[in-house]
Amino acid sequence: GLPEDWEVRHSQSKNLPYYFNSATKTSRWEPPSGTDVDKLKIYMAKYHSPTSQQQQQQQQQQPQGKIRCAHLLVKHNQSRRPSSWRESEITRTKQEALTTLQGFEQRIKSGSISLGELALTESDCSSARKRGDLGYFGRGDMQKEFEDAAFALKPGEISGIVDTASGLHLIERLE
Ligand SMILES: N=C(N)NCCC[C@H](NC(=O)[C@@H]1CCC/C1=C\[C@H](COP(=O)(O)O)NC(=O)[C@@H](N)Cc1ccccc1)C(N)=O
Repeated sequence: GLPEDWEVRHSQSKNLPYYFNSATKTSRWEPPSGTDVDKLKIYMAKYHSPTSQQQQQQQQQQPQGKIRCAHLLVKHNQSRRPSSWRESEITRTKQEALTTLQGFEQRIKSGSISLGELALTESDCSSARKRGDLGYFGRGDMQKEFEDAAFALKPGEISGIVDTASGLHLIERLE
């Protein structure tokens, strides 16, 4: 229901629809005069209601609501299972694990090595052989601290040090 050359667009930052005139390349928040408001309302409800917008965003994490991450886990003597493929009995203290992982974090964030590369030899998780790749997971699969940190990341981002019952992690969101 818009006049010639006008179209509705979506502002990601404000999560609001706005109106764009492709001929004059101008945009505005309010519908242009001559808009058939009733028809526009139906159109908006169908294509621009926030829920459908959120659903679209949700859809982007394929499959439904899942993300894919890699992680580098350094266990310590207070870990729930102080053993791994690397070391049958893990005796380092939590402080030592923290210092070690901070060193890894520096090297990864300075770009001198990737998290996956380091995970191959240094991660105390069985995912090490897959460069830390955990595959897709949804909410409810991982320990809460891990889940919260992972779902707060955008694809490509790397977390800070995350503390779970398993040990200390760095997480990279892949998808
Ligand atoms: N994809 C899933 N749903 N797999 C189940 C995850 C269970 C979940 N695990 C965790 O939350 C932490 C964070 C990531 C890894 C992990 C822990 C441990 C290491 O710590 P530990 O248990 O000795 O304390 N590694 C794992 O579980 C591995 N199977 C992860 C994995 C390995 C290879 C391929 C895919 C996934 C939990 N609720 O405990």
